Amino acid sequence: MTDIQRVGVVGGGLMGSGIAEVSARAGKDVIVVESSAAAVDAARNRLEASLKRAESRGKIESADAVLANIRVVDDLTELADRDMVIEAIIEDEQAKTDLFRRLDEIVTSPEAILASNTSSIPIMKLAVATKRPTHVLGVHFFNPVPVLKLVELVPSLMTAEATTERARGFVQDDLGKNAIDCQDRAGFVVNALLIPFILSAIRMLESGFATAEDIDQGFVLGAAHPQGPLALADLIGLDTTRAIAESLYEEFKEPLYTAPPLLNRMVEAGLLGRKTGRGFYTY
Ligand SMILES: CC(=O)CC(=O)SCCNC(=O)CCNC(=O)[C@H](O)C(C)(C)COP(=O)(O)OP(=O)(O)OC[C@H]1O[C@@H](n2cnc3c(N)ncnc32)[C@H](O)[C@@H]1OP(=O)(O)O
Repeated sequence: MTDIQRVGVVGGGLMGSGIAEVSARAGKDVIVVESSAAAVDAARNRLEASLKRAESRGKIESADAVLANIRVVDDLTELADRDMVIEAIIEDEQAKTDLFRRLDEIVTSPEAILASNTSSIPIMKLAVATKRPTHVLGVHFFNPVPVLKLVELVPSLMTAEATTERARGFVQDDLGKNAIDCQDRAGFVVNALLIPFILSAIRMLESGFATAEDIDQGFVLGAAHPQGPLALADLIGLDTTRAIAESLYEEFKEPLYTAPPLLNRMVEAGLLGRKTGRGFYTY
């Protein structure tokens, strides 16, 4: 067990609620911050549903006992006493840098770690928004967080080695995940490979080369992936998929990272995948 006991999570969406859940299941005292009363209710419902499911599958003894470790609030200043805060808001650089500036003012302990679950925004941009760049790093989880074992640890050029090692202890010893070390480059390891793969699948569909079902089945049965690239895009969210592609393109200016028109049109139409009930498939 590390000395990180009081955990804050900003954003109670798909990723934030998952991070809050695994932290609470590890016995941490967790506060989740959302931006409005409606979003607080939605985050609480998401957490309850996921924990009840874990209880019914025998993965935890009591959902209520885990829920007792989590408070969902709409006031960022409640994070003042946290040992570690993990940001999991939308993939928007301005929103994230503004948040890190505020967290730096709010979180009182100089030893507290400010982490980001960003998939693709350079950690350095968040670090320099604070007066504690040595205590800022990327801690990137994978969806669904309770299921997937990986966390990417992303120190910036300014992160202290002690910060990275404390974060490694938190994800490995406390949460039971496996950490891999990544350079502070857009996409880190997994998304730098995964996003061009998904974009290629969308281009293949767009060109009429094969159907969505056949593309996905190709990968499930032909390469033993748990799901195909288009079903996976629906799981990640098509807006998030596009936002990561844009960050990768911004960083490397490689055509393979450009969003295909079909992805743009689907995002504009609000067809964002599982979370809106329709993406490449209907849910
Ligand atoms: C974009 C980024 O920055 C980073 C990312 O997150 S990239 C996305 C990475 N994610 C992936 O690649 C996901 C790949 N897909 C999968 O692993 C699987 O298809 C899946 C786990 C999503 C679903 O698996 P499945 O076998 O089709 O469904 P299902 O049988 O319902 O679930 C399998 C297990 O996972 C659990 N599970 C599935 N979804 C879950 C969720 N949302 N929360 C908690 N547990 C979940 C189930 O309870 C089940 O557990 P048991 O077998 O122990 O009972």
